[in-house]
Amino acid sequence: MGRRQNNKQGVPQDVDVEKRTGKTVTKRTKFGGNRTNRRRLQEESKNEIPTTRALSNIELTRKRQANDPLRANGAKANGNAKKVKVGSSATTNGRTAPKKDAKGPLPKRGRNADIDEEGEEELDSEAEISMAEDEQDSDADSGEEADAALLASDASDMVSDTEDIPQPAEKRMLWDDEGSDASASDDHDDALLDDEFDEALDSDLGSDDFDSGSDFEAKSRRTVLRQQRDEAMAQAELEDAQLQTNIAGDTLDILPDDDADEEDQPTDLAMVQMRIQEITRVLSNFKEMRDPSRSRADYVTRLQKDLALYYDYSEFMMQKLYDLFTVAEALEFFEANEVPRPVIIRTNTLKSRRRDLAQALINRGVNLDPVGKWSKVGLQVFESPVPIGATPEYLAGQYMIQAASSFLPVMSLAPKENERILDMCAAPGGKTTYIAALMKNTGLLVANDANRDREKALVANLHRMGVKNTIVCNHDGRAFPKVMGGFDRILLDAPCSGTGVISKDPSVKMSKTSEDFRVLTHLQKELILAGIDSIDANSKTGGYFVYSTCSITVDENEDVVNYALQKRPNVKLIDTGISFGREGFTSYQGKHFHPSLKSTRRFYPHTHNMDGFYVAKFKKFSNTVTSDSKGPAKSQIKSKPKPKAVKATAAASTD
Ligand SMILES: C[S@@+](CC[C@H](N)C(=O)[O-])C[C@H]1O[C@@H](n2cnc3c(N)ncnc32)[C@H](O)[C@@H]1O
Repeated sequence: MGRRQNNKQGVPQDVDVEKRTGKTVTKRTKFGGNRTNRRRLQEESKNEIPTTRALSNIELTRKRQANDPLRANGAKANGNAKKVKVGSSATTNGRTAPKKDAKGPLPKRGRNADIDEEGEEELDSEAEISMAEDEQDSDADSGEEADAALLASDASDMVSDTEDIPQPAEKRMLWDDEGSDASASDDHDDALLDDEFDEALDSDLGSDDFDSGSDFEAKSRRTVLRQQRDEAMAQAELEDAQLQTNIAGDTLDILPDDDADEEDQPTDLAMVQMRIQEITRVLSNFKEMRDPSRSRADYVTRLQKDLALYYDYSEFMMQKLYDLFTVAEALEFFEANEVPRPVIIRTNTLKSRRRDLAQALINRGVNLDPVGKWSKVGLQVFESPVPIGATPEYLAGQYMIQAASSFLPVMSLAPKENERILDMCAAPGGKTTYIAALMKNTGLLVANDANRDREKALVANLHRMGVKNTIVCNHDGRAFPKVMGGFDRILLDAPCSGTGVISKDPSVKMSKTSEDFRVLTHLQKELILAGIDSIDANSKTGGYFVYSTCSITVDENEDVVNYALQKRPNVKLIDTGISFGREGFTSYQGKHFHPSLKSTRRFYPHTHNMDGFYVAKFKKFSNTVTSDSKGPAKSQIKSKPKPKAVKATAAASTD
């Protein structure tokens, strides 16, 4: 883990929002995406100083205090580490970030609610966010010193547990005023300090001597003493700055007391956000920054709870996903799930060429680009004056609106003309139609799905895209190879929890339980064995099986694939043929998988800017299972039986 995928392959990237705006714009805002708690926080506090800034305020204040000779000396003298109580009610400072009833669950939002009811609102709020960000930018542009003065003054409010942080209008006024006041005040302080020092010296040396200016020795001593004072102060400042930089010296009280009731915990999301940042910082340098009385587990547990609250995940789902990543990467992942993925269309090469399609759409005012070097048929749509799902080209079947990740298992399957191919879980047909296109409408493609309703969309897509080599059937995939077998290639795009597509379906965050995962993984294991058993190892052109999910959990991916390797020693994993993506896990949480799991591929929203996805490719080298741990050697396939209960065209689903 931990290896970052470089992005040279041209995997979908964020859109330049400066240049491209409009209806289907997919833009990345720092706080864009679905209306989670995080989003509400951003919207509701958009006129306030961002909490990230508030966090920097604390640090700026520390620095300022370290550079303030009086404070620095004082801090050194009594040796008190400054205690920053993050998340305490005292630090909320009257901010109006949204409050949540500690007992009450956060409102759940289903996929449809998000998409249908809030679609329009999304654009508005993104515009607002954009404005808020502009505001921040212009703040930043106004000069570092003034900014620092403002931040320092804010921060001293926070750290010294003041009651109120001014609202933005006041704050800007304060900024303007304080920009000059701050330096004037500093000069004034320095003058006072010099006066006090001179008075002290006068009493030592005798003011008459100095006033008369006749005693050069006294004058010289005064200069030397003044230099010594300045050096001592500089040294004190330096030491104090070092002390302040080493946060281990501070006790950041970011964890609640062990026995504190959950109800006592802060429910202010701005504070939760701040605590997330603080804990992340501590975990990034645990040895130095930890509170010695707290374990790493204490911090991680608190962080997971806060992330769950902030991003609207159940604690179960939060832990399941958090565990896949380093701390920093987990934050990137959860943030990426709040942002829509780019809109991608796949050229249907049965009806068009990418260049021609692109030109036709450009003529309609569509702003698009090739998706990247890794695909010859994908186009990324940045904006469109017409709904991209209703253009004449779309209705004529020249393209499919399809997530970039959905290309991958089909590319890995690498269908050939005149083969027999099975798509075990095909509806609504995004991958089936791609397979048919790569087969150039030759051979036989069997598109199966257990859900008859979903097959209506599959059939409609086959018609629209001009697919003619496909028969549709409606079996439980586990019935294969009894239904039919002997395929050259099979794709099992398995039913899954959807943890890779949270940006599309945020209900996953809250709805999935451990029982769901138990049932799903059981089904996936049965399907994968059925799929492998339906392949003809003696295929002249194929003998390949691809397993994919739009989930990133290990139990739905590596664990299932490893199970298949154990149960079916007549297959082995081979390279997926996809030039990017992260290697599959070979061990995870104490479980050890076959080393070849390394050749499987993981894709993440935060790394590849596509839905989270998993792809594994098998080669079957024998039709006989020789060492199934469960039983004696037996043949697993029926050789090329006649298709049963299927229609010879894509016109309708069967069974
Ligand atoms: C991830 S979706 C497939 C998406 C499809 N490959 C595509 O690209 O459009 C999983 C599909 O599996 C189907 N399914 C669930 N259980 C099944 C089973 N036991 N046998 C066959 N299909 C099943 C679901 O109806 C669903 O359509």
